[in-house]
Amino acid sequence: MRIVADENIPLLDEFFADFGEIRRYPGRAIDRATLADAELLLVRSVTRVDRALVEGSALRFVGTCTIGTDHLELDALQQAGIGWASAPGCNARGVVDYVLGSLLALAERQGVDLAGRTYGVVGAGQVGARLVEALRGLGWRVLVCDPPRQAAEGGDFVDLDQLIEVCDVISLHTPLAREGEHPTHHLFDAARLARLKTGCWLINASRGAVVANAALRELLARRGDLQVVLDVWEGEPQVDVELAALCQIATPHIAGYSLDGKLRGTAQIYQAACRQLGREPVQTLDELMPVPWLAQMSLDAGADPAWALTALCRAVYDPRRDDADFRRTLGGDEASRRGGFDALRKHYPVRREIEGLRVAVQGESAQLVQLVKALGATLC
Ligand SMILES: NC(=O)C1=CN([C@@H]2O[C@H](COP(=O)(O)OP(=O)(O)OC[C@H]3O[C@@H](n4cnc5c(N)ncnc54)[C@H](O)[C@@H]3O)[C@@H](O)[C@H]2O)C=CC1
Ligand SMILES: O=C(O)C(=O)[C@H](O)COP(=O)(O)O
Repeated sequence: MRIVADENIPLLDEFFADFGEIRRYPGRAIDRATLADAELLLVRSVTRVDRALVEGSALRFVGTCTIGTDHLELDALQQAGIGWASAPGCNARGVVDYVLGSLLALAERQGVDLAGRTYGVVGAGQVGARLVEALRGLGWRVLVCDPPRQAAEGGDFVDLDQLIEVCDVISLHTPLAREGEHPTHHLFDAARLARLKTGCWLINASRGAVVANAALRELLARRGDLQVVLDVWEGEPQVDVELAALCQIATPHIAGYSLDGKLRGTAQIYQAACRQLGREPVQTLDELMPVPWLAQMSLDAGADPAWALTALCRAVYDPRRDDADFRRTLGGDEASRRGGFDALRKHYPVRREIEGLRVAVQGESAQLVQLVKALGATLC
């Protein structure tokens, strides 16, 4: 069997060498010619898998080692009788770590108390629900907007306009949907953006086009009170440089780039490919997941919880480094910026998730124990 794969998918040989010959390409370069007679296509988010690519091909299965599926034309796959799978939740924890790290950075710069703010989470699926759990676990006030879940489950949700009216911090975690009952393309358009509260923080680590980027740029030029964190960009790898300059934190679509998340993505697609192609899975991720460089920390029960929050989150990840690396790429011409965007992602440093960190609390402190649990670290 011929396999075509994005060269940035880790552990390809470990999981797929037994399936057949693997041909690797930059994800953006995968086209009809590179596909040739491949039966298995393994992609990440940068390969547009549309009708023109798949119709009449030999493909039997397409796996995207990502959560998002907006780069797949699912109707075309279905009509061509090609199986497909994504990797739900694979890097959700990494995105939560990114949001927490961004909140800490903004709080430090603005001199505000995170506990006193009202948080709004838009989209409460794999990422958003984990984020809500963490924020509520920290004892913070959180409103959630998720119309599809609200319709299916009822319960404790608010509508988007109410959330915008009330929240001091808004974090976006919807898929990108241009059509359907709950479209999210430009969900935050000029009109909604204009209604953001004074001093509001807006975080987008979902897909660039969930926020109208030009409208956001124009608004930020007028309203210095707003603080914005963008990990994703309309039209990436092209980035609106003026918009990036107006953001507090700007990163090249790496919110979910924990090593754990990437490896899990490959493993989930391996499992799905085995099911689709009738193969018995033989490889497991456990034996391939490296041990974290920082495995354990110990907090004294007398530690200030606000200090402990920062210490634990930053021990694992601090998005300010990604922001600094990204800004250094924004000075050149468009071609070099696009190259810089992809290069930062291709050569991303090892980053682990907070779930892999064991934390001991020495002595009695219910508050610290709760903090460790809320962050998702493992209490030991
Ligand atoms: N920046 C990054 O590195 C990453 C970005 N993502 C993006 O984040 C998105 C969300 O990821 P997951 O939580 O895993 O997806 P998910 O599918 O588990 O959850 C999405 C949630 O959004 C809700 N939703 C759909 N339309 C909505 C609307 N109009 N308003 C409010 N809520 C709506 C759904 O009901 C669902 O609960 C992905 O689709 C992907 O595009 C995911 C991982 C990493
Ligand atoms: O899983 C998703 O969805 C994401 O957004 C991934 O973090 C995207 O990573 P790449 O596919 O762009 O490497």
